[in-house]
Amino acid sequence: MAMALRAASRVLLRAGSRLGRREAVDGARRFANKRVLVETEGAAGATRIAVMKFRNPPVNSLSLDFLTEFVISLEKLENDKSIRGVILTSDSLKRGNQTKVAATEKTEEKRATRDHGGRLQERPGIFSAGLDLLEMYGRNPAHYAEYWKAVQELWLRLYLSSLTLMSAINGASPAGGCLLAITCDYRIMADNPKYTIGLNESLLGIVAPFWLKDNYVNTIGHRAAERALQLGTLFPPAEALKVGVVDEVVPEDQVHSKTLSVMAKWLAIPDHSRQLTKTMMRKATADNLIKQREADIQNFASFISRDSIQKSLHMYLEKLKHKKG
Ligand SMILES: CCCCC/C=C\C/C=C\C/C=C/C(=O)SCCNC(=O)CCNC(=O)[C@H](O)C(C)(C)COP(=O)(O)OP(=O)(O)OC[C@H]1O[C@@H](n2cnc3c(N)ncnc32)[C@H](O)[C@@H]1OP(=O)(O)O
Repeated sequence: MAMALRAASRVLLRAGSRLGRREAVDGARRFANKRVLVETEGAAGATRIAVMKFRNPPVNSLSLDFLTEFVISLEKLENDKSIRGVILTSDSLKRGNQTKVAATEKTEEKRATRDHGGRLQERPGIFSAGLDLLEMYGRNPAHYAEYWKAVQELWLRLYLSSLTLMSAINGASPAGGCLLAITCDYRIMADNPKYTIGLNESLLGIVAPFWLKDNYVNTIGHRAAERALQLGTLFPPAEALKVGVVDEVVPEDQVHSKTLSVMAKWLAIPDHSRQLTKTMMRKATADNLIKQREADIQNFASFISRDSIQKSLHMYLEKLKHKKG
């Protein structure tokens, strides 16, 4: 009987759910899509925290597939009443034995860094490289519209989430990477001067959408946002802290533990009062997009389709490809 139960539970653990794999690991629970790994911490029946780890090699760009999996994972956590807090972070770790595959090889798989076994690897030190430039370059207007709808959806879900969201920023976080962070209730960044965060769209020849601009203004204030958006400033940790893009900067090896301890303080606040306060602070900004979502999609599709914008993106992609170091 015991053997049969063990066998049955092995089968259940192996069986893929509609959302992805679910496994039991050291008392913690986890589920995983291909690009987002979710681990929950805390005893059954008690308040639990989930850690959402991005693993979309090579640079955690927000591809359409990644956005879809992210929203599915978040929805699943929103529906789990035992989860009250979620930490967003990158699964990218410093790993040895990596080989960067030649830049002349074009496919997504080949662009990624691989280990000696040929497995795809994240490049280390990247929270998220932002929107996937290849979703915005050389495609058709219908694709741009579909992509932008998914970007809006992710932003709305995060910005209005009833969960306490924190980002543990363990790497570079430009543009859409910064978007993920500034939707959170609290941001903790690793103290590594190689990591920068900010909305650098103007450097690519594109413009942050009004709702992302509003989110930035709500985070760092109007004057600082006006300057940073025009200049496309990417702030290293100390400056990010000074301007308020992040709330704390801590040594790299303490980012996770510090985020957990701050989360514990936030979770000591009654949910209903914290959630109502969050909604009061954020609803008007989100409603502004909700009431003109379709127009925003059409604006994006026609803006990004312009020859001049495609040319700017092409030049930026080439610059990335040929950069040194
Ligand atoms: C008026 C109407 C307005 C409507 C709205 C209009 C426009 C939309 C606006 C914006 C919102 C948000 C936009 C964005 O998020 S745009 C993306 C911005 N991101 C960046 O600028 C980051 C670019 N990347 C980097 O700086 C670096 O790659 C890195 C993240 C710091 C990592 O550096 P590292 O040296 O470790 O890696 P590589 O540079 O060699 O990169 C590896 C590999 O990945 C490719 N890559 C990098 N970033 C992206 C990306 N965002 N999307 C797709 N691909 C990316 C890079 O080209 C390399 O490829 P290779 O083939 O050379 O291996």
